[in-house]
This record gives sequence, C-alpha cells and structure tokens, in this order.
Amino acid sequence: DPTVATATVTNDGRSSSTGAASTGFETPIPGDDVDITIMNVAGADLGVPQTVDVRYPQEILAVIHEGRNYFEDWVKRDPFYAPVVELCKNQHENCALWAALGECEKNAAYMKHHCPIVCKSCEVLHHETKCPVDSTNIQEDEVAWRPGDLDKMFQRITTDPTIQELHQPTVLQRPTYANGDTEETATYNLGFWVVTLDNFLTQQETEQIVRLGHQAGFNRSASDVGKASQDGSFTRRFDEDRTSENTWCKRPCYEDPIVQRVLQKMYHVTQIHDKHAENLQILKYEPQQYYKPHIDYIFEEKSRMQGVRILTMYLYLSDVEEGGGTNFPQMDLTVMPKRGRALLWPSVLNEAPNSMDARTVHQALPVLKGIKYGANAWYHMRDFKTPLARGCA
Ligand SMILES: O=C(O)CCC(=O)C(=O)O
Ligand SMILES: [Fe+2]
Repeated sequence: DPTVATATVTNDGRSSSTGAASTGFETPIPGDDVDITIMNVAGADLGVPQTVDVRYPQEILAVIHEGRNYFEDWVKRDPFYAPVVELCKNQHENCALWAALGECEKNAAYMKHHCPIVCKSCEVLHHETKCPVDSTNIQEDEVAWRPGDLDKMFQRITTDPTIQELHQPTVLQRPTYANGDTEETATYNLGFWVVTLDNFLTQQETEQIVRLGHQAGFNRSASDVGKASQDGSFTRRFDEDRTSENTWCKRPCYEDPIVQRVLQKMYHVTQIHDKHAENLQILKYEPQQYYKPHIDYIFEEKSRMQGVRILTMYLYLSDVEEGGGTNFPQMDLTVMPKRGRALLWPSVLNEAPNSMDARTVHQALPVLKGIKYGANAWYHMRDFKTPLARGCA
C-alpha cells in the first residue's frame, strides 16, 4: 500500500545474502505524538538489552521469552553447546525486533551470527570457534593475489612464449588495449579479462575426467553461489536456476595421475598453488539443461579461512553439437564449448582483489543438441584445502 509510510530497520555490519538487510514496517502517521520506542532492559541476561518497539511489544517479548527458554533448556544443558555457551549472546539491541519481523530467515547470514539467541542458532558459533579467521595472522605469501597481481597474471598468460606455443591463448576481453592496439584494430572488447586456451587438455585428459565424473556419480546441482537479482543484490539460488548435474573430483579422482597432470598444467598457467583451488567440479548438461545468470564470487567467504573465489578456470570436456555456450550477459560475450578448451576469468577486481567484479555475471546457455561436459576450477584468495579438510570450507 503506497500510502503507508515505511521505515527501514537496517542490520548494521555486512550486507546480507538476501540483498537489503532491511525490513519495511509501518511508522506512526506523521504528527502522531507516539514515542516510537522505549528503551527496555528486556533480555539483558541474553546479551545486549533489547529495544522494545511499542508497535510490536508482544511479539518482541515473546521472541525474548522463547530465546531465553532455548538458551536455558538447550544451550546451557546440552554438552554439545559447551564450547559456545559463553559466546552465544545477542549482540545488537534490535535482535528481538528483527527476529519478530522474520529476519532470522530473511537475513540469516547476519542474524544467525549476531543474534544467535533469538534466532536459536548458537551452533553457528562452533564454526567460528573451530574455524577462526584472524586477519592479522594472514601471511602475505598465503594470499594468492595482492593488488595488481590479477593483471600481471593475465599479462603473463597472454605473452608467455611457452603458453603461446602450448595453448594458443585468445584474448576475448581485457581491461585496456594492448600496446599498439586501437579500438579499430583490436580483436577483443574492453572489460574484465576473459581468455581462452584452446588445446589446453588432450583428448585423453578430457575423456579421463569425464570417466572419473561418472565413477563418482553425477547429481542434480544444488545451490552454492550468489545469484544476481535485478536490484543488483545477490541471493542464494534456487534449484530451478541450475538444472545441470555435477560431482566433485575428490579422492580417488583427485589422485588420478592424469588429473594430477592436468592440475600441474593449471599451475603452470595460473601460478596459483593447487591448495588455493577447490576440487574440480565436473558438470554434465543434457539437452535443455542450463545454469542461469550468477556470479561465482561468494560474499560469505570473505570472512572465512579460504577467502573469496578470485578466479575461475573452466574446462570444456566435450564438443557440443548445438547450444551450451558460456554467456556473459553484461559483456555481450559468449564462449562456445570445444573439447580441451579452457576459459579463464577473474571474479574480483585487480586493484581490490577481495572485492567482487559485478560485471562477471555469467550463465550456461541451454544445451540444444548433444551432451556438454565441463569442469570448474575455482581459485580462492587463501588456502582452500586446509579448511576443507577441517570441515571449515
Ligand atoms: O557450464 C558453463 O558453461 C558454466 C558453468 C558455471 O558457470 C558454473 O558452474 O558456475
Ligand atoms: Fe559460474
């Protein structure tokens, strides 16, 4: 109803995975002499005392009451929670209000960590205890890219004589014109780096990865990355956004000698150690299957041990008779599948390599004829394999 004035309660801190960390609700009609809020010590035993908004007193007090029961009956008594009893507290005065307005679900990423009692989510603090991220502890050499390294990597890939000879890199997009090129003469567009390497994999290598994928077993892909919405915010994807199937190249696939050779080739090109990479994610698309526009960058990982995804190396493992291109809608660019071809693009900015490059939205267009096999290699800012082994990734 457009005539109803709304105010916005904004959870401070990070933006949420549901986009705006906000909830619209009615404010008193201007001129009303109602005090909007009264400060109250409700829930002072559960962390920061909670503001009781006079428009929702019952709801807020009910949330606090339930949260207290949860804390007293479960968290304090169940040994499972012992490591986090002291840590689990509401950290913001509006936790109860937000919970009453449904924010524990709508804005779970922020709420579960900052309002764990009213959201009944003390267990998430286990993760933080088990998987601590101390930014002062991160060694320079543990970071894949410092500002400027992204450009340096792509400059090297596109000029190194050995890479030229072995893989024939093609620049489809780059941030500025190369020396001597002009708008008229350039065979690429300007934008974030997009480079393909034809003949990156041999037929034997592609066939082996596909075989190992089948051995591991393909499953319908689940949500795992951020999806661009119209307002530029990002939400968790729904399964309809991705109809392909995938599997992960863990053991024994990861230890296969042919896979190890592929990983060495990837290192030769990227110069990013394999420990920064997720296990290859092997994909299979049958006719009509697709993956809607999304970004590979994951906001939540900024504060995790592994850091954000900085680079995607996508491997085409089959020729596709028709369709199945990888399309970058904002850049009007489509890369067609070709067996053995690798496609490289960054998810972050050269000057700020922890920050997302929002132009990198991409999709897998529907396969029209034939079967498409591919594989994602996602590189992270920091070591991915150690947190993976600890259950922290
Ligand atoms: O299959 C493709 O062409 C792209 C797949 C993709 O973007 C992904 O899996 O994240
Ligand atoms: Fe992707």
